[in-house]
Amino acid sequence: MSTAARSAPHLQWSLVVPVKVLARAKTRMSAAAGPHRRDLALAVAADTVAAALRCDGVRDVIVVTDDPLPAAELAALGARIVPDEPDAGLNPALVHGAGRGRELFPDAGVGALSADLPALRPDELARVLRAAEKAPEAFVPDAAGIGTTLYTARPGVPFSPAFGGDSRAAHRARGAKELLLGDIDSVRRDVDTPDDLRAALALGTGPRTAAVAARLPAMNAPA
Ligand SMILES: Nc1nc2c(ncn2[C@@H]2O[C@H](COP(=O)(O)OP(=O)(O)OP(=O)(O)O)[C@@H](O)[C@H]2O)c(=O)[nH]1
Ligand SMILES: C=C(OP(=O)(O)O)C(=O)O
Repeated sequence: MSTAARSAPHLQWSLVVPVKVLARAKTRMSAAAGPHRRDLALAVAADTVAAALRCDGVRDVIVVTDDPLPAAELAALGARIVPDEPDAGLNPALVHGAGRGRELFPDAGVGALSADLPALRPDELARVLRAAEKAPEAFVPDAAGIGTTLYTARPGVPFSPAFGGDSRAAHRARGAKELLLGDIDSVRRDVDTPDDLRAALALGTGPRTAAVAARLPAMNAPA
């Protein structure tokens, strides 16, 4: 690799994190989380945002939400809050947040990062973002291999997230580069179900998620 290439600065990224109204969040965790469901949804989002903010290469974390509670808690961590259009849906919310990011930092790439990554490691996210520099659009499939946990577009490339359902296939079909690097489990480990949460706890989550999980009998039942 040339000296110039070695010393070239890496692209910086504005990451958009969507957080829906807590009252409607994490419904697949209802049975396991019981009265702690909202706390769990907030804790997972907060650990995700805190890790993203510690990541080299992340210029800004933009949380799109129309719920004042996560807005206040995530702003206190250092996230920028962009109000969501009520009931506009996930992808329009991401596009809305990315538009703000491009206004603020036009030279940065934009990414959509799932709010459900409580085991996220800044070093693994940094490696993924460096790989994302090499393609106009890129994405990381979730641990199940069906969904997506990160979708990115370089500066000047239309930002076209296709989250929801079989989004791995949807992003692949749009020509986004699939980033299947080794050792990026924390970037793929999203939490939707009790088994997902057990797997994230085994990886090692942030303190907020660990504290709420400790209060869930389903997470602490004998094997
Ligand atoms: N701002 C915003 N975020 C959304 C919207 N829909 C989904 N999200 C977020 O996108 C991510 C994936 O959403 P879902 O899997 O549909 O919802 P969830 O709360 O994670 O889980 P379930 O209720 O079990 O489906 C979560 O972080 C949600 O908070 C939306 O319309 N607006
Ligand atoms: C929205 C997505 O995930 P989930 O609904 O599982 O949170 C997705 O992976 O595109």
